Amino acid sequence: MKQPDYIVVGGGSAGCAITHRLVMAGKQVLLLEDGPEDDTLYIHMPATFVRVIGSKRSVVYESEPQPEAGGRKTYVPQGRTLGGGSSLNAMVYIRGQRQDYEDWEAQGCTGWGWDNVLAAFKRSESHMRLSNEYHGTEGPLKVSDTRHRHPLTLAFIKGAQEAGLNYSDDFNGEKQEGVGFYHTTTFNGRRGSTAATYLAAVKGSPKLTIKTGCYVSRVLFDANKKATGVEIVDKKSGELSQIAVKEEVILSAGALSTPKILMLSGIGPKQHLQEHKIKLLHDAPQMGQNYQDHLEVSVYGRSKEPNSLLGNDQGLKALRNGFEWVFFKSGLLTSNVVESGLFADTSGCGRPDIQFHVIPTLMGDVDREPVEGHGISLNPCFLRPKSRGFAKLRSANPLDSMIFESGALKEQADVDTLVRGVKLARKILRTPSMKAVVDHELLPSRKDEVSDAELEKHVRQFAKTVYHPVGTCRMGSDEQAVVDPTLKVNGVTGVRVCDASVMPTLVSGNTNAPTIMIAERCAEFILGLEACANRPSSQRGVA
Ligand SMILES: Cc1cc2nc3c(=O)[nH]c(=O)nc-3n(C[C@H](O)[C@H](O)[C@H](O)COP(=O)(O)OP(=O)(O)OC[C@H]3O[C@@H](n4cnc5c(N)ncnc54)[C@H](O)[C@@H]3O)c2cc1C
Repeated sequence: MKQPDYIVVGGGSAGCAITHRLVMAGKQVLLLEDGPEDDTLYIHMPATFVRVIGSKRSVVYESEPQPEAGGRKTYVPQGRTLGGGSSLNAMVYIRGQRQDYEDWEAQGCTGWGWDNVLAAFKRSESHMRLSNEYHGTEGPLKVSDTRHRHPLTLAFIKGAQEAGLNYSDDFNGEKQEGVGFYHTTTFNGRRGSTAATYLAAVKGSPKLTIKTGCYVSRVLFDANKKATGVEIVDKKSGELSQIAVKEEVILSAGALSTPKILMLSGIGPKQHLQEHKIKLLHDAPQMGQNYQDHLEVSVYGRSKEPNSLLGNDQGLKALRNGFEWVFFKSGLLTSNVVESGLFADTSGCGRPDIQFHVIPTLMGDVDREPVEGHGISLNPCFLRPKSRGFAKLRSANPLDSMIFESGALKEQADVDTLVRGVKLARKILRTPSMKAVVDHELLPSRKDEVSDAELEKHVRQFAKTVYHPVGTCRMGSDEQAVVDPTLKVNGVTGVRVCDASVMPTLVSGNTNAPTIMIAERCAEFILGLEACANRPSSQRGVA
């Protein structure tokens, strides 16, 4: 293997995207991924991603008990395979609100305002149907309508309109507010992860080497604090090895792993690193801090007919679904499960503060079996949490898990937002279109009148992650920021962070498309804008 110009650590949503741009520009790239290949059908058939969660292609981060979440531990599953989160997420394609990025810019992320990020979103996108000022058609990331529409989903879409929401054909257009079907990162009835799109387009190039099953423990530096390569640890034997780099190391290991690698490399809070006898390279007090996540809580309705997703993976139904997918790329297995949702302004602040993920089945969690029988889950989620958590080292051993405080529901404002979301969900459950298919509400209560205190209890007992951890390597222009607005790690040279951890605040929506946008911006900073133009993969490596 030739010495790479760039080493990309983590082949997830951002890692595959930045790798694509670098290889297309003629750079020699080594992509190192901890997990295995994405070679299971459960990834590529959109509806079966739940089977990947908890398998060897995922990692479940476990927090300390969180007092404000009823003393529960919170569990945050993440991808651990080529494509990372984009290989096991629900494929919902959302960018957030214009104001999110204007806020980033105002917080010191110079050059990250709406106009800059919109150009990068459009460059990344290949929308199957829309071509306008908001949508691109030539990017590597394929965005499509859902091929399957479940009857319970359709009832929800109508019920939400009866509850006063407008129907929206595009949550990523002029206005986010409304109810509608999500656009999805799928193509031809298959999942369009960044591995199946960005990475697939450059696989086989002599400019690219991909190593899976490869766990990076540290970035290595010379006496001038310039990155010289990375250290790998063999998980079975503990044996260490090193790989040298010419230009830069790009960390794309995700918000719960990138800060760990940096702290083990000597970049982190001084006292914390001293505690673990790690040689200090740069005092970065905010490393691992500022953790944020979207939380949602379910409102469950019992369906009148046994028509939810339950049982579709068994017996004859499973055979029929599999047959339809294999031969026609149609039917239930093409569904992203979370086919529909809504964005609503429940506080009157002028911007949606609640999103719904609607699932036509009764949903459980990593540590909780679903409620028995058939039904629908309406899941309101807050968009701009005030609560913050952190992750820090448990020890200097790279194979030890981090100490993780998710900060779930620490701020009352977050609980209040979820309570308003639950009220909206209960209102929708009682509309004529929903009543036609739903017999009664199961949880939080069958009663029509319920006190706020009871709803708050439900929120604290059941709120769970929407799998959007961000913020642990905050970008900004101030001295405390972990990375600068070109994603370079402060205090050293030759290392950038290119993943969800750089977001200073969560965007108002799902995080996959925004993370891929961050990778597009990273490519711009390294290569210049012109070299990032979309070209057919036959032109890969032609700078
Ligand atoms: C179950 C689930 C459902 C979701 N649903 C949606 C959705 O519908 N829509 C949406 O927009 N977003 C969704 N998300 C969130 C979205 O997928 C993530 O925000 C996004 O994937 C984050 O990308 P990333 O590049 O920051 O990290 P990741 O994609 O997590 O990539 C990090 C990669 O680095 C690897 N890695 C970690 N540590 C090391 C190491 N030390 N050495 C080598 N490799 C390492 C990991 O194995 C992983 O492959 C979901 C996420 C999950 C988990």
